[in-house]
Amino acid sequence: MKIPFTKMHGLGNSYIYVDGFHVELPEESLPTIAKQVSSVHTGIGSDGLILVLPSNLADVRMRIFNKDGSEAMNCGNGLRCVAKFVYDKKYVHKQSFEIETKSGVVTATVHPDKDKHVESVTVDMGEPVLERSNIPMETENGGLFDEVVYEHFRVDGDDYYATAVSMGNPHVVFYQDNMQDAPIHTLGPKVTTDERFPEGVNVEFVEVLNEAELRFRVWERGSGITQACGTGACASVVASALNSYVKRGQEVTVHLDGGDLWITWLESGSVLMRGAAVTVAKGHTWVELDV
Ligand SMILES: N[C@H](CCC[C@H](N)C(=O)O)C(=O)O
Repeated sequence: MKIPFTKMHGLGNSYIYVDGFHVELPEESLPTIAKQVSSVHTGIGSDGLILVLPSNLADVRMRIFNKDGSEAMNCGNGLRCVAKFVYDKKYVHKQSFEIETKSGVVTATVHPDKDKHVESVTVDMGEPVLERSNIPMETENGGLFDEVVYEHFRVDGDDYYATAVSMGNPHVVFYQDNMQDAPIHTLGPKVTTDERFPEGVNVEFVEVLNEAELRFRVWERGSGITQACGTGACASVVASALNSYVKRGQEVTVHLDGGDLWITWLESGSVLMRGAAVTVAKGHTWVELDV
């Protein structure tokens, strides 16, 4: 199947975007298409596939598939790129508009320059979900509706301390004194499929630089180490407020491998995320469909 695509990234977290307003992909083949287009060897190369679709609930709908073909509930870097995609294509004619995701409707605001070129987008990501049972995360010692804040978490006989937050998709945050020592290559793959997270989990490593700056790395569910994770950065700011490392209502700069995001957990409850969205390439790709 020949598919027109646009490759875009948010801080190096790249996806292959397909315009669902004009292209219909067979539902049963979406996981295999995601795997094929994501391969750097036999495909275009990305962290996954994102469909930009019409919506009955919002101005546009986003569906996101990880590199392994699994569909996710939300994607922060993807939301910023979807906002740029539809604004640049004039599918929307306002600077603020709504995007439907599998975990709800969010509001995006593009920031065009004088040439109408969008380089950065702010997304109101809505409220984080903190109850253990809605992360979801199994309990060993806490109640189903407790928050998971700096909770003892043993892995292969080693002691860690987990803070869990959902931004529509599940995240667990481990704090590091020094990011150089973060066990991302060992703990990341173990925890992302740990049975205590029935739906899997995105695994974040955070070093608190000061009350307005975090250093962040991520092992993403379904994609492994990526350059950036927008929902993960939001979850890390929420987790850091829950641990009193940062203050609610104050903007936090999150330094990710691929660049910076500016995130505020508002007193009103919403999490605002601002950052870049970049178009890399446009073209056609050919994929083998499941027969
Ligand atoms: N791997 C994530 C989806 C992509 C999230 C990330 N790329 C972002 O920018 O939020 C999950 O399975 O929940």
